This record gives sequence, C-alpha cells and structure tokens, in this order.
Amino acid sequence: MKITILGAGAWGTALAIPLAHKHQVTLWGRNAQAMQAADRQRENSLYLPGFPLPEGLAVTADFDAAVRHVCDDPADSLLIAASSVSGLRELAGQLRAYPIPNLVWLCKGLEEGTRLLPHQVVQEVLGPQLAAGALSGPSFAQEVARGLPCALTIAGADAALCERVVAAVHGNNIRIYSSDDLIGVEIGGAVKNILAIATGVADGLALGLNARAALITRGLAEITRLGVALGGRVETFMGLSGVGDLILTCTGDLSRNRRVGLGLAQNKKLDDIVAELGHVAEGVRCAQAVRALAREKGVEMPITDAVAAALFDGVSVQEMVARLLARDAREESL
Ligand SMILES: NC(=O)c1ccc[n+]([C@@H]2O[C@H](COP(=O)([O-])OP(=O)(O)OC[C@H]3O[C@@H](n4cnc5c(N)ncnc54)[C@H](O)[C@@H]3O)[C@@H](O)[C@H]2O)c1
Ligand SMILES: O=P(O)(O)OC[C@H](O)CO
Repeated sequence: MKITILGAGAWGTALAIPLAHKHQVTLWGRNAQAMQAADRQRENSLYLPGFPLPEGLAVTADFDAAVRHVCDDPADSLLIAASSVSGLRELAGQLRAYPIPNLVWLCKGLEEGTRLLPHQVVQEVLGPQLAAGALSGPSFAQEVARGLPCALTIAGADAALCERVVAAVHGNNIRIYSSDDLIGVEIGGAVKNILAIATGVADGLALGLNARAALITRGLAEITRLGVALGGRVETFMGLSGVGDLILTCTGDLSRNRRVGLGLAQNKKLDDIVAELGHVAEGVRCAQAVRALAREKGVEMPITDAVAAALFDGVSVQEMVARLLARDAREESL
C-alpha cells in the first residue's frame, strides 16, 4: 500500500517506522531544513531522536510530491495527517487542491476558539463525502518506534476506510480495533489529556496513589458525561480510546500532558513548562474549550474546571486540590 504521513512530529515519525517495514511510506514535514537533515542522518533528531528511520522510508519537505504519492493510486493508498489539532485546518486546506483518496488524523483535542473536534474541522474544510477517520488509543510515540506492542482504534463512518486502516496498520505488534463512534473516540482522546495534567499535579504534590486512582476514575466519569452529551456511546469510553488512553496518559511519565502537571506542582510557569517540552501538550491547548463546551451543554466537569483554573485563572495547584476536596458528598454515578 502507498501511505503518506503529513507531519513529522514525534507521533507521525514514530508511526512511519513500523509502517515503512510493510508499505511504501512517505513522511512529509514542513520544516525543509529539518527534513533534509532527517533524510541525510536517517533520524528525526528534532522530534524523535534516537530512532533510526528505515531505509525504505521516503523523507521529504515537498508537499506536492508527498500528496501525489497517494493520489496516483487511490484504490490502494492511505493519507494520514499527523499534525497537532492546531495545524489540522491548515493542513486540510492545503489538501483541497488534490483528489485525495481518504484522510485519517492522529491528533487528539478540540480546536481552540471554534471548540470543534478534529472530524468537524475536516468536514468543514474538505466536506462530508471524504472517507475519513481518527486513529486513536494508548500509544506513546517512543514505544511504537521501538516496536513494542500496542493497540489502537480506528474510528469513522466509512467501513471500507476502517478496513483499509486495519489492513495497513494491523500486525507487527500493533493491533487495530475499529469503531463507528467517532465522537466518542475523539472526546476520549481530547479530555484524557486534561485529566493527565490533573494527575501530574497530584503526583507532583505527592498526594498518593489513592488520590491518583480517584482522579482517574472520576475523570473517566467526566469524559463519559461529556461524550454522551455530545452523542458518543458509553461503551466507547470503556475502550482503548477512553479508559485505555486515560490510564496510559495519567500514569506514564512519557506523557507530555502529565509532565505539565508535574511542572505546575513544582510552581514552574506554564510558558516555561511548555517551552521545555518542545512538543505539543494538547490538554493545555484545549482545556478552556472543553470547559466552555461542558458549561454550554450543562455537563459537570469539576476536574477539568480545576485544571483550567490552574492553567489560566491564576489559581494555585494547592487551591485547585482544595476546591476538588471541598465538593459536597454525592452518590457515585456518572
Ligand atoms: N507523541 C505521542 O506519543 C502521540 C501519540 C498519539 C497521539 N498523539 C497526538 O498526535 C498529535 C501530534 O503529536 P506529536 O507528538 O507528533 O506532536 P509534536 O509536537 O512532536 O509535533 C507536532 C507536529 O505537527 C506539525 N504541525 C503543526 N502545525 C502544522 C501545520 N499547520 N502543517 C503541518 N504540520 C504542522 C509540527 O510541525 C510538528 O511536526 C497531537 O495531537 C498528539 O496529541 C501523540
Ligand atoms: O504525551 P501526551 O500526553 O501527548 O500523550 C501521548 C498520547 O496521546 C498517549 O496515547
């Protein structure tokens, strides 16, 4: 199969590595200098240092050539957008000029400002007819690049596209499940990032494993409440893109979002933490959008509110924890 991955950050590069062992893969990045260096050194030292790029992987900054790679043979091709959520609209806009066969995106979050999910951004720009879907689930880039086992979910309304993604990605230590609950899968992927910031704060303040388990569990209730209010299905939140990714991101120190929380607990400034990461932390970018969306829908999300307050309203992490603990006792339910 011919596959083009648009976006050579940590995740786009990591996924290109196992795929290039089975398919004709082109990895495109917008930074020409960095892509030339990556091609020469056979390593993306900017975003994924330490992982050799397979010989057969084409690395380029030539957008036209990268997209034509999959347009020429639409029946046997896959186009993957691997930018952050903030880059998805621009990337999709650049694709308008091409007869693209399909589009799968890897980003997890809501667009700032519009509060749209990735599939809504893609639909706005490229229309509803395109075969499109989200590839999500618990997956740290470095582990996938090392070839360690992982399981992902492809979500979309187009069954043929889901089958093609399964055919392309399943195997070699990656298992793929499919789902038609795009809203549920995207809400799980977006909100878990905010909850990982909360768990990072709790762990950074040494509040203990009991507190961490409570945050993850009540965080899952928040994801589920919002997801159901938006049209997602409860069982989706019990799956890989829901509780699976929530557990990984809240507990794994490879998570950039968790590291934001750990930094806040050390009283570091948000700008400094983000600059130090050198990668996107989508939970920071979409916490305000999720808070606003939840309020609009009348959905209670106290942990998300607390994280947004600590990130943007000048509330200290100690006050954030105090606010959560001061909430009235209630029946345990969603
Ligand atoms: N890193 C992971 O382990 C991982 C795993 C699963 C999903 N994700 C999700 O995938 C997305 C990308 O994550 P990442 O780790 O690769 O981030 P990253 O910060 O390492 O890289 C982001 C990439 O997006 C590109 N980009 C941004 N705007 C763009 C635009 N307008 N046009 C083209 N490219 C653009 C940047 O140049 C960069 O290469 C995020 O939404 C993240 O939540 C990441
Ligand atoms: O490093 P994070 O926090 O962006 O999380 C990466 C992936 O989404 C984990 O599945």
